[in-house]
Amino acid sequence: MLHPLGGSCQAVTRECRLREESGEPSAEIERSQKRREMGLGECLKSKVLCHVLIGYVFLASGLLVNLLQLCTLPVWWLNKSLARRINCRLGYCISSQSVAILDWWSGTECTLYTDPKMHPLYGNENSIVVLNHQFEIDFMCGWSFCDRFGVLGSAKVLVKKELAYVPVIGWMWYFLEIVFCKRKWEEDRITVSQSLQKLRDYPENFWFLVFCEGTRFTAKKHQISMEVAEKKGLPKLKHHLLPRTKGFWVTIQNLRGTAAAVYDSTLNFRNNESPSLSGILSGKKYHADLYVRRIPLESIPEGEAECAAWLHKLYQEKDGFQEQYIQTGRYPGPIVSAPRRLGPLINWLCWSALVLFPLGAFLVSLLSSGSTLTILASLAFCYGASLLIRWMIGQTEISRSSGYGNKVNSSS
Ligand SMILES: CC/C=C\C/C=C\C/C=C\C/C=C\C/C=C\C/C=C\CCC(=O)SCCNC(=O)CCNC(=O)[C@H](O)C(C)(C)COP(=O)(O)OP(=O)(O)OC[C@H]1O[C@@H](n2cnc3c(N)ncnc32)[C@H](O)[C@@H]1OP(=O)(O)O
Ligand SMILES: CCCCCCCCCCCCCCCC(=O)OC[C@@H](O)COP(=O)(O)O
Repeated sequence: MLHPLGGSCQAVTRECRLREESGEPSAEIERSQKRREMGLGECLKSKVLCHVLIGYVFLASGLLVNLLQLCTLPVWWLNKSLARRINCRLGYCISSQSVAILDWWSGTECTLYTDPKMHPLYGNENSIVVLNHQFEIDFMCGWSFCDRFGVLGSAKVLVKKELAYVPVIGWMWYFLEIVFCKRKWEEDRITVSQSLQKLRDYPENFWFLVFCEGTRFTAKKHQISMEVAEKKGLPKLKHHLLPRTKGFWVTIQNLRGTAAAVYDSTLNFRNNESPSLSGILSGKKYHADLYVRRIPLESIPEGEAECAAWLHKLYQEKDGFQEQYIQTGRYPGPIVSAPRRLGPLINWLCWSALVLFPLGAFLVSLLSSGSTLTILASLAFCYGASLLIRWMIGQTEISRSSGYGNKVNSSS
């Protein structure tokens, strides 16, 4: 008889006997103990069916929201400000689902280190956020903090053009006036400036995120960017890629007078965790720590070269904060309370009810119809949808990261 894990039953029994003789608990006993210890919730979270249903809710509700966003087009011509406000609410319906999965499904803890005197300003002014780009779920943590400060619907980012084609999120971004870049400065210098100018009369407070490293951290990209640093006579960074300065400079230039400050944000995870979206979906709990410093925009130099030098210095400081975190498990400064909010959970439950009931009804009618062709067509459709979700999750994986930053490129 074969053991479900591949070995023979005899071999397992022999292992059990040997372990019992040596006083060690058998692997079988350990496994069943673990199963008993695992609560119903955890057991449910590990089930593929749950992941499929979460994916389905995200895709079905997201496409519905994309459609509603499309319907707001006539409102743009009649009342632009109203259309923008409506789109902030619609965008919230999508992005808050990933916050619900992070904060409530996986129970990931996001802790904020910052100056308590600055805390009341967060969410009550426009700002430019500078964040390290090292983790697969850094954008989800960013969104979670946006939600905690009431700016999730209006959150903005300087994002690579490739993500514009991702269904649901990429399509939502068009209506939220997200700034896309091709990471080709000759083309970006005009388009990025134009998109930023449009945000000057945005009717809601927003945070504009710039990942100045331009791509996610890998050992190879780090080594190459440090060669560039050496050629430029800049100090080496241990935990960051050399920041690209042009996007930051153009953002500061165009949002001066609109944004009040730069929020220099440094993110890390406790116990060397390397979090992933798949882990989150399986209910794995991570522990994120974010250190935020508020820097008034007036204190940032205006000239391109001076602004670039300022950003390089900022990254040297950020590198120091990461080193301190790795050595001590803490960032400088006190922890400030910014609890997760119920909004994302309620939104997620409402959308789940809205799209799961029709799915149930459809499945019942499908099975009772008994038509093999309809059943096969539905199975093929579900397979296609699951491939699409898998591909979207793949966009977040560093192992599938772009080749950008793998070689030295020069735009000047
Ligand atoms: C209280 C709580 C506070 C905060 C909470 C935190 C966050 C919440 C905020 C908001 C959340 C909102 C949304 C989040 C949701 C989703 C986001 C998800 C992901 C999207 C992210 C991305 O897509 S990142 C990629 C796109 N973004 C960027 O690239 C931005 C940075 N890049 C730039 O600025 C670039 O300059 C550019 C894109 C504008 C142009 O790029 P290009 O390559 O054409 O030109 P460069 O100028 O960069 O290149 C030439 C110069 O660079 C030097 N060089 C060459 N090779 C390298 C190398 N390997 N490494 C480093 N540098 C290199 C070269 O020498 C040239 O130097 P110069 O001195 O001549 O400039
Ligand atoms: C809610 C759960 C349902 C599951 C589906 C969610 C799928 C979300 C996928 C949307 C992808 C959006 C964000 C990807 C963010 C990201 O990190 O992009 C990388 C870029 O910065 C840099 O790219 P690179 O140069 O490749 O490192």
